[in-house]
Amino acid sequence: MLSLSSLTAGYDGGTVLHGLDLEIPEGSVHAVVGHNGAGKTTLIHTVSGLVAASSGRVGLAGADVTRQAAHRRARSGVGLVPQGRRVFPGLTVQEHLTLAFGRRSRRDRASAQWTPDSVKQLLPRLAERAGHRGRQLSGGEQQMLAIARALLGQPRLLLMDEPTEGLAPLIVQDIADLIKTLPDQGLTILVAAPRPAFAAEVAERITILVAGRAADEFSAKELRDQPDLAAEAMGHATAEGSVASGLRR
Ligand SMILES: Nc1ncnc2c1ncn2[C@@H]1O[C@H](COP(=O)(O)OP(=O)(O)OP(=O)(O)O)[C@@H](O)[C@H]1O
Repeated sequence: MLSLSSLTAGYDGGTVLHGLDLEIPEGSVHAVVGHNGAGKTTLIHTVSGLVAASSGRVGLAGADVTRQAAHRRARSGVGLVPQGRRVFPGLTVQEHLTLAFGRRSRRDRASAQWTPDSVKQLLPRLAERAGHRGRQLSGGEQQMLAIARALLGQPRLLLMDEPTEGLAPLIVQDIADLIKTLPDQGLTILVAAPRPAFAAEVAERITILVAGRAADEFSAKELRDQPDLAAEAMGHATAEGSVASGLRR
C-alpha cells in the first residue's frame, strides 16, 4: 500500500530524512519509533505531502505520488491524524464531524464508508459528547475526535502522529485497542510513537528511526520478547552518530 524508496526530505535548515526505505502492506499497522527530533513528524508529513521530498519516491497503492500535492493525496486516500490533535476549541464534536464530512463531494458522501453516525458508533464516547465543545473535551476525547475527523476523509492509508501524547495510561490503552481494530475496516496505518512498547502492541512491524535514518526494523514479537532491542537500536545508533546496521544480530 505504501512504498517509500530512498526518501530524502527536510526543510530550509537542512535534510532530516536520509534515504529512507519502507514497505507497508495493505491492511497492516507499521510504527515508527524514535526520540524527539528523529524525524517522525517529517516522515509523516512527507508521506501526506505537507513536506516535499527532495529525492526518492513515495508510492501509494502502486502509483507514484511523490510530486502530488497534499490535498490530492488526501483525495486519493491519505488521512492524517496530526500531532497535537488540532481540535477547534469553540466547535462542538458534532460540528467537527459535520464539517469534516461536508468537505467531501455529494457523490462521495453517498458512497462513504465513514459518516458522522458510523464514526460515533466506532467511538461511542463521541456520541455521548456530541454537544460538547473542543475546549471541554479531555485529551483522550480530543484524540478520538481527531481520529474520527480523519476517518471522515475516507482514507485507505491513515497516518497517525503520536496519538497518545500526553494521555493517561488507561486512555493510551483505549487508543491502542482502537488502532488495532482499524485494519479490519480496510485501513493501512503508519503510526509515529516515541515508546517502543506501545508500537509493539499496535503494529506488526516497527522501524526505529534515528537521526532520520532507519536504524533497524523489528517485528512486534521480537520487541515483545526482547524489549531492550529497541532501546539498544535507538541508543547505539545515537552514540555512534550514524546508522549501525545489523545492530541486534
Ligand atoms: N518546519 C520546520 N522547519 C525547520 N526544521 C524543522 C521543522 N519541523 C521540524 N524540523 C526539524 O526537523 C528535525 C526532525 O523533527 P520532527 O518533528 O520530524 O521529529 P520528531 O521525531 O517528530 O520529533 P518529536 O517527537 O519531538 O515530534 C528536528 O531537528 C526539527 O527541529
